Amino acid sequence: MSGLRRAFGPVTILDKFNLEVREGEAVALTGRNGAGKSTLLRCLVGADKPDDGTIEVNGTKLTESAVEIRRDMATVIDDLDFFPDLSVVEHLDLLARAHGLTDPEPVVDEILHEVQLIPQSGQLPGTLSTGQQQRLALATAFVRPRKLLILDEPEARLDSEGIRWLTTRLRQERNNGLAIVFASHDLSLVDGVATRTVHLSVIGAEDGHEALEGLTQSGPGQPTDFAKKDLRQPVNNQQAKKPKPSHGRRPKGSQSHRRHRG
Ligand SMILES: Nc1ncnc2c1ncn2[C@@H]1O[C@H](COP(=O)(O)OP(=O)(O)OP(=O)(O)O)[C@@H](O)[C@H]1O
Repeated sequence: MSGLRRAFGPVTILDKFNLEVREGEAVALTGRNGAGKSTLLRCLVGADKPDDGTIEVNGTKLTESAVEIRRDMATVIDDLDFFPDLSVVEHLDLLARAHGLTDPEPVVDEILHEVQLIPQSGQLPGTLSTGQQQRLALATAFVRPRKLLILDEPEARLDSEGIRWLTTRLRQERNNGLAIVFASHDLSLVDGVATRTVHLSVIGAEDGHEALEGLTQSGPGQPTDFAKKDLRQPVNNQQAKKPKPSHGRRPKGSQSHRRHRG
């Protein structure tokens, strides 16, 4: 990401932001609520368009139609959103097949076991608990081929055992050569996974918090990333933030404990 700028009306969230992530690196984005972490990640996955700057993945410029980028990039960033009529196992099967796995069953079964959703594999997503929905969302990233993992607060809604699992899993992914960019408020996850931490901060905030600019890094010999934000201006409500999904929220009660696959 180079020279990235994103503003909402008069409010500049990111300015002159540079970040380079290599294979085997895990970059944690930290910072207070509203610092711009999700905005950055949404730009990175193409869900939002920066006002200025460029984003390249493996030398290919990011555009909505960049198939080769979407093929390599596994993401869990927005509010959970699933097909309401597909069971847990059908979701994972479908995703794996859509990404070219000809025999997804062993991979899907393994990840179902890992995220402890075997008993729920025949249920519809809307009947899962919120933590189980998060486990399903994370599983969707791990059943498909990937070179880059983009995760926004992947620890959200997980119990402490789930966070420990996630920490181990992401560390493995990193050690397997993946590049990871994730936003998190969980220090144990950041400490356990990140090779580098980019702290996004708000310049001149009026709420008395310490005003920081730019970057706090962990990990030796890393290039300097820089984020500059100014939120002293009036709030802009013109654009709705992260619209809620219109589906995938079935009331509980229609659950089946039978796996849909034979
Ligand atoms: N579509 C939008 N329209 C107007 N303002 C927006 C929009 N999207 C984000 N913002 C604003 O941009 C700022 C950064 O939001 P963002 O969601 O990126 O923060 P964050 O660091 O991810 O916060 P959190 O830790 O709470 O998840 C916030 O002040 C938010 O209100």
